[in-house]
Amino acid sequence: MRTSIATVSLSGSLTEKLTAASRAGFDGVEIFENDLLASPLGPEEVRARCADLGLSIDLYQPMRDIEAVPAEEFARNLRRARHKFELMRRLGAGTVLVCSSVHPLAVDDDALAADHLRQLADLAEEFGIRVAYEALAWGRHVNTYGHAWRIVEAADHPALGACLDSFHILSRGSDPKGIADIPGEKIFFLQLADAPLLAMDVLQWSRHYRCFPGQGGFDVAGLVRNVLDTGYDGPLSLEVFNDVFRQAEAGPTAVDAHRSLLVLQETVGVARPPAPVVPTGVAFAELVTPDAEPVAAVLGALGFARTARHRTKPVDLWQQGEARILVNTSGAARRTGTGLAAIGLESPDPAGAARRAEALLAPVLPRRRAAEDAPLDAVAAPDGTELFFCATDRPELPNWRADFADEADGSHGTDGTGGSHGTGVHRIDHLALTQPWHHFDEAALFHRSVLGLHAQESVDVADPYGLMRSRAVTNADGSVRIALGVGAAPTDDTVHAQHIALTASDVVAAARRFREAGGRLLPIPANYYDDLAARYEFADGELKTYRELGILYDRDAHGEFRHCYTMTVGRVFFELVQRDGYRGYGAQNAPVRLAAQHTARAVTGG
Ligand SMILES: O=C(O)c1ccc(O)c(O)c1
Ligand SMILES: [Mg+2]
Repeated sequence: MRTSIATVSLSGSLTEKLTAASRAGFDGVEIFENDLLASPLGPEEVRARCADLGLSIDLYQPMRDIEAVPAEEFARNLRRARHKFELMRRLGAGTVLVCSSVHPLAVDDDALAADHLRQLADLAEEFGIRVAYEALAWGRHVNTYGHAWRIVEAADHPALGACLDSFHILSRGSDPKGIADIPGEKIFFLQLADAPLLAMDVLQWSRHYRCFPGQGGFDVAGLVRNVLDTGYDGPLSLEVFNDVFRQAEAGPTAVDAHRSLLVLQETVGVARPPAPVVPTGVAFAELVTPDAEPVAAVLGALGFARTARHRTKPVDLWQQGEARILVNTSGAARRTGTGLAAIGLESPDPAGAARRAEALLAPVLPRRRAAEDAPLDAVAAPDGTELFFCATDRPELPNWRADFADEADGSHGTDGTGGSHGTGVHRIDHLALTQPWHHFDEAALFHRSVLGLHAQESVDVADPYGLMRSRAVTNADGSVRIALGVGAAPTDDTVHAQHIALTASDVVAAARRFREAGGRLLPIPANYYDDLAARYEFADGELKTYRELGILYDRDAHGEFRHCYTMTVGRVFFELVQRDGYRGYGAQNAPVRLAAQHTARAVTGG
């Protein structure tokens, strides 16, 4: 199906919006009147620009407060409309959206409304223009799509039809099944938006919290199925008023938007991109750092050993059990400091995973590699993290592990097998990636749609300097868990850093060995343990041990969770976790951990 986006959904000048929409692959746009009024380009120039960019102008909007008003007011409205239709003729826009009136003079009189819209359609027809009437959820008298349709039906004019907007319909809890009563050819336009389920004034909800389909709580797909069943053959158009998208760079937002429509079309069965290839595990986490020593010291204390070196690049493989961490000292990190730059995902079909990514607007990254290096595909997540599709030790597929030469003496640092010096770490439990503040919704949609991961509910945790939002994306058996976090505002990432959580069979023993090997654990305030003592009963000495090692504790319906943190190196820290049935991420303890990290930074400056 054709896709379109309202220019109000994107940031920037009208020119920037049009360029972003075109580059993201949209077929057309809705020109939002304020964007045109603010543009130095005249209507004819906008028309030419859209033609150059391959964009149809599918709608001009909004035209407000037209119908069901006293005669002299309506006369003024027709005069206004004539001006707008003249403008639309210059612009080459064939359909105008008329919102149901919120005007104080509007009366609750369907016959009068129908008569006014009929007169408006007569005038529009002179310009070759169609009128799409939309029920605003907060319309003064007309605020449901069923009511708007009854008026359109009563007006009975070929140039008058309905505009359906998923937000106005679903926010009011209207049943989309009633759409079946509208002939497809009388649905002149379909606007789509999702939104988080909020209990608030519907106008504010609409103007600030709309998001792209799949990022909120509405059943947009269900509504679209009802519309398509009528035979509607117009575009799927996104109309999203969202405070974050208004500020974020238009390009990535437009890609996120178009991706949401590609996934929506797949969901309703009108598009069949390559099937998702769900990752089956974490092959490695890759850190970039300008100086390997501080990272090597922490990894060594955590019980990892440097077991191999890349044959052609300055990359070391550190391993313990099935947990693998690459340490890359190439130049990239000189600017950014130590950070988590890439994740290797075990894939049953790396090539198929890359095809899915490409189809959903996540192109395979160009990669500099030596001729003998395995031809690995990687795509960039919205936060820039490179995601590699791996087939570790599966010789029939490109095997990244073959690019590394095992260390001659078996290992450097401590025993890499978790033996006498290992800390009993055996796998990567999860990775926590801090998203740029404006990529939170985009990141969840990306990981869900491109990788086929399941997005869990988001949770808000209190950081001493703002609210952190976090949302986990996981595969079915939990062998891939990525916690996507976003800070309150563009704050110093050092605290809202990336972290690698490592599963240990005994977190107390692991923490003790880490500390004995010179590692520094994040100190946790004594008050936290006093609260734990009040909330739970522990074996003798157990709480004392947790206090001594900075171990945090939580329970859910499925079991217990014990975890502790290292100090931060650059923008990365590590977490040791012991899950005994527990399925969460310790969000209950996040405010204490975040505050402790702020304190640690203040004390150590690191
Ligand atoms: O909030 C508004 O004013 C507004 C304008 C045009 C629309 O299509 C809409 O759904 C809302
Ligand atoms: Mg709308």
